[in-house]
Amino acid sequence: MDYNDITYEKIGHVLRVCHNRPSKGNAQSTRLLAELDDALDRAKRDNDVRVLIIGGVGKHFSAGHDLVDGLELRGNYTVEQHWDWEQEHFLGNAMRIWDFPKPTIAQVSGACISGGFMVANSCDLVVASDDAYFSDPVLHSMGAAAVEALVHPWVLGLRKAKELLFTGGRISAQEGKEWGMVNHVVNREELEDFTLKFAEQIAKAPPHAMRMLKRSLNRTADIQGFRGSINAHFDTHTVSSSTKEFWDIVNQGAASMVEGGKKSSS
Ligand SMILES: C/C=C/C(=O)SCCNC(=O)CCNC(=O)[C@H](O)C(C)(C)COP(=O)(O)OP(=O)(O)OC[C@H]1O[C@@H](n2cnc3c(N)ncnc32)[C@H](O)[C@@H]1OP(=O)(O)O
Repeated sequence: MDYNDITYEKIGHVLRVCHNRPSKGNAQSTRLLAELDDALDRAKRDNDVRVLIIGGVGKHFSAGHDLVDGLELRGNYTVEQHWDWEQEHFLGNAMRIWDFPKPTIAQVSGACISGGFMVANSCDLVVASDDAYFSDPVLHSMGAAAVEALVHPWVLGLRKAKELLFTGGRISAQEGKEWGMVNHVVNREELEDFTLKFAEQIAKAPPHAMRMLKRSLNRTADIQGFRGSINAHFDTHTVSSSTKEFWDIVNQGAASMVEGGKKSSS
């Protein structure tokens, strides 16, 4: 597959894949998600790749799902088509990152919103620049019950996740670090170098043992109910994005939802 909406850069044992639609805030088009999936599949089978970094070209990590593309391609979907598509692509994509058999690091700058936040939350580790912020404003801006994969309470704690989602507000990189959601905060200019060095340090570990360790750590979350609660939320989310309340907002158009997202998260 030729990549247009992502970059794919191998640096020794590290693979850096970036959202590459900077003129659209790195919003995740259908094509971008397909390319990201293809890159994950390739990287999974490439024994030279030991650590995966997911970042964003330009100012922002990602503005989330591309609302224009989503409305154009799937605006007239039935509830059944909607559930099937989102289960495979939105939830599926996030879980394929979560289950990726090698360590993953989100390299986050600028805006990391909703679907973008879901990608970062699906990574094992998060390095953020001091200008980064995280938000999931779609309750307010779209009338949807958060994103498809509700990882927030697992990485933030229930209390903070409730505040973030109920208000539609933002978490700064520094606040994310204080809450344990972000591993490191660095200056914007240092973000790429720092993340690469961090990844190179991790890549020194024996790869098979690393794979087993990640498997065990993720299973710890599964035993605590992670996967069951993620799947349950997906169904709830799909109900919330099939209601009259939701469609009344969505029918106002993609541009007003983008504007709504900006207002809710400020
Ligand atoms: C369950 C749902 C999950 C989801 O993920 S829904 C999506 C939720 N996301 C949002 O609500 C994002 C709202 N957007 C913003 O807050 C801002 O935008 C940004 C912080 C991302 C970027 O701000 P700035 O750097 O000032 O640029 P700009 O002029 O606002 O945007 C650049 C271009 O990007 C388009 N864009 C931004 N977000 C999206 C999006 N999510 N889907 C489609 N397009 C988007 C804009 O419209 C514009 O485009 P043009 O230059 O043609 O006017």
